[in-house]
Amino acid sequence: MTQSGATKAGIPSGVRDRFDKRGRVGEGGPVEDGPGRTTAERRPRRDVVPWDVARALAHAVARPGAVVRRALDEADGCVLATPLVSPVAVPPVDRAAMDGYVVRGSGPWCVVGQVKAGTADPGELADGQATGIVTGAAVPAGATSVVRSEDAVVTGDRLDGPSEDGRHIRRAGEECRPGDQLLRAGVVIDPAVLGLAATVGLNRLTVISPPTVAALITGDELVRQGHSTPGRVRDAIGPMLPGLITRSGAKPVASVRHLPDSLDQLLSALRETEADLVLVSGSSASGPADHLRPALKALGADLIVDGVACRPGHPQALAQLPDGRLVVGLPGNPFAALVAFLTLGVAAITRMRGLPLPELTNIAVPGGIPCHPTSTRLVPVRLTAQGAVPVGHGGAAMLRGPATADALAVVAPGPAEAIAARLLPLDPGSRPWGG
Ligand SMILES: Nc1nc2c(c(=O)[nH]1)N[C@H]1C(S)=C(S)[C@@H](COP(=O)(O)OP(=O)(O)OC[C@H]3O[C@@H](n4cnc5c(N)ncnc54)[C@H](O)[C@@H]3O)O[C@H]1N2
Ligand code: MOO
Repeated sequence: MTQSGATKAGIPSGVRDRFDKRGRVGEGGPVEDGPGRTTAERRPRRDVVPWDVARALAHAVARPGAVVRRALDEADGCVLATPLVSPVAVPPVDRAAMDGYVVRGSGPWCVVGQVKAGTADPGELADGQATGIVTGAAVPAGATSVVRSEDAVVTGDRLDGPSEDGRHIRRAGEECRPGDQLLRAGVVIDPAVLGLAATVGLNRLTVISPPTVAALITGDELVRQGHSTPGRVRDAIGPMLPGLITRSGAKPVASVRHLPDSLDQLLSALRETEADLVLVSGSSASGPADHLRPALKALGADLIVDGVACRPGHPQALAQLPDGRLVVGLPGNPFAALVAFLTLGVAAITRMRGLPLPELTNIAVPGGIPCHPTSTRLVPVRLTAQGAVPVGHGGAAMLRGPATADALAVVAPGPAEAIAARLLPLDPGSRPWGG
């Protein structure tokens, strides 16, 4: 499946030019690699972009999914494509808000019967009459209030109790009237929205079809069971991705697929994987087993992001295949892979869901965090009343830091220490990512 309306290099006009003129930070240039030789002779220069530009590019190149009608039980997490308008009044008739007696006028009253929850026509009360009623039942015509059962004093057919005009009666249309707009287009559907849609009698909603995401994990050294040993590394990225994909509002297709370090196998997998976005881990650097960029070149992909000025996660990449599918390269170091998913993956998915890229909230860093001179740092932090505090264990190969943290502090490049940062949620489903 491909995203609707995606085109090759579908970056809105001006976005790429704007970034080319001001955004590139020029990492990956010639590096001394022995006497008289530089890596630039063997390795093409990477046009690394700043972290914010990478997010903006991923959001800009992605295309919102098709507008579809979805049954309520399949719409949770989707985004409304049209406003939610109530076709009916809620409640449709005046209803009792308490169990007790519905009365007309002031007491005492004469009890003349009982209205049940399912009574379609409760009739009419004359002045001075009352009838038993349950919460939610339609009140008889002429009713002025409900006396709660705990306040009612009943002697034979005589009822005494407090009453006040309108008390404990939910009036017809008090929640909404026919034609009222209840929610705007662009709202993320959550359980309360589903309940509201059912309340107003809807069975289906008009939504933006959420993107499908597939994951390819590469690495000859990876094992899926047991622990790491010399020459063997336990896959830590595969177990993270399904939850990240689901939490970001996308739909995982099939299970995570493991591939050896083989250009041919990566090429076949990229050709045959039917998903709007394909994640590829462990092939993003420039070693002999890192086949992502050669594979993308062979497939005629447009390399939109070729490295990001951030730590960890700088070899991450974003490309668009000629059929419109997007590919995100996740670096093999597990925390770097997580950062890349939260950077490029979530930004692309957010647009595919039909949502704007949210602003990240600012937070104080009371103890300071050392800046990187040219790269944005993503630092696992705990949130306290005073601000963000690093939890440690934030190296590219470690997940102990992010697993303990509440969020990542986004520390802008700079010469010294940051005393403020922005917050990137580790759970891409939580606000502000949730929309
Ligand atoms: N010459 C350069 N070398 C490297 C660069 C670079 O820019 N130039 N970048 C370094 C950084 S930073 C990272 S991150 C890695 C990214 O490398 P790859 O994406 O090609 O991944 P690998 O080389 O296969 O693996 C790196 C590291 O991570 C371990 N790994 C891989 N997959 C998994 C997994 N699913 N679960 C757990 N661990 C995994 C792998 O065993 C390696 O230890 O490149 C640097 N090198
Ligand atoms: O940037 Mo790598 O992605 O640090 O480990």
